[in-house]
Amino acid sequence: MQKSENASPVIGASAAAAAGGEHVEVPVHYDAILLAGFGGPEGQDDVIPFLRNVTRGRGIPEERLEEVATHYRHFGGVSPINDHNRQLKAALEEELGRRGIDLPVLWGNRNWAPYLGEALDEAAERGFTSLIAIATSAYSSYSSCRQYREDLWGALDASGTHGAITIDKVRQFFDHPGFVTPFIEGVDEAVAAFEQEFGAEGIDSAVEVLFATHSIPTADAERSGPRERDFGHGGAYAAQHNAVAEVVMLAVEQRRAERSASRAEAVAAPIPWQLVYQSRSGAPSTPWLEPDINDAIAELPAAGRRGVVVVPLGFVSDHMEVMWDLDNEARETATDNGLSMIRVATPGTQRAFVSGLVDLVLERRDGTPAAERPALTALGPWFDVCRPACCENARLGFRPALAGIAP
Ligand SMILES: CC1=C(CCC(=O)O)c2cc3nc(cc4[nH]c(cc5[nH]c(cc1n2)c(C)c5CCC(=O)O)c(CCC(=O)O)c4C)C(CCC(=O)O)=C3C
Ligand SMILES: [Fe+2]
Repeated sequence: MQKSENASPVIGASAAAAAGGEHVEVPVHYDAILLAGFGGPEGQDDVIPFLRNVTRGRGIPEERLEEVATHYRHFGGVSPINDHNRQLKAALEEELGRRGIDLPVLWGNRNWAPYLGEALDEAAERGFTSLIAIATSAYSSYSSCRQYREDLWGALDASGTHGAITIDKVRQFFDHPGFVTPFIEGVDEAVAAFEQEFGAEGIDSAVEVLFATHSIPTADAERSGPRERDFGHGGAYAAQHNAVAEVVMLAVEQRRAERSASRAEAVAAPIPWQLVYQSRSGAPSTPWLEPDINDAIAELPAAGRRGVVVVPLGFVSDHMEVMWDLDNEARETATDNGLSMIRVATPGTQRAFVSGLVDLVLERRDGTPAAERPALTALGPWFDVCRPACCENARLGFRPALAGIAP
């Protein structure tokens, strides 16, 4: 077993194997999978302590916390996210069983019970020393990647299992077919439904597709991904979302073309789409990625749109950001602007997604060569081992993190 304090600057179970490499192309033994979730409150009394956990040291204004608390209160103080992870854990176990793979699944969260530390206690009790983590987050940025890696490191520290337990993490899976396929199917169904509502002809001017993701501070976005590479405005975070949205629309256009061919119609112009942001928090004076989804929706009628497809491209399940900010707020904005809105499903526990997550674990277990790993955009397959300073928080700076090369 590799220890974290060994000579290699790479931190994780596959330390020596990965030194210097972006992909670990040798087999690694794992005792269990660690599903690392965000966590959410499960009752009114949990709401404020949960929000304090999420925002500790982040400079989020008190008014914003009170506002977000009302979203949770509206649903009895319960976020659905823990249930989603319970269901995902069960679905992973089922898929592993179906494939005859003997890998138990442990589950822990960053921000609420069961915490990551509890999962590590369970690992220690069961004698597991080598874990492969799956974070329920697909893209690169401080909030969507590095913070999970830092909190995993912190959980090892706090539970006193540093050195006794090592943790690798599967790559960011934004362009893995298991994650992208549910969005392709969802957008295709939504476009087909609008073809019914508005007629297939002219739908390219009547309908727009908005790919929605969590806004993050612009300074964090610029630092997302490896420091040596320039991904343009919004960093790797925006580049990855744009690349995935392009792949989704290409597939959708292909299916549209097949439908019009079967009706012996000419293929119309492509349906317009854009990447938009939601759930901005932080101080108003701090720049965050834009445009906001509600502003984007309000512009649509002037462009002749009558329908909008909202795709929660940045999210793995229908948690509070989807339920409130999309199904409540964005829908209201659409209605106020006379638009018909269809919100596409998240990957959740859809078969393609669950099966894709198992594939991501197996490519690490087996040390599959990078060239053979599935990736639908030119940006991937993403790193197994993050570069030094990858996705560092613009304000907090360096904090130790797992599954990366130490600076
Ligand atoms: C990129 C990103 C994802 C996607 C990647 C991933 O999925 O991990 C994500 C997911 C989530 N965010 C969530 C909840 C919250 N996020 C907050 C605050 C923030 N999110 C940020 C970014 C992201 N967040 C940022 C930059 C902040 C500012 C504070 C900071 O710098 O950290 C706050 C504080 C109040 C507020 O300011 O809104 C809450 C309550 C939940 C749980 C929902 C539920 O309970 O169902 C989930 C899945
Ligand atoms: Fe968040």
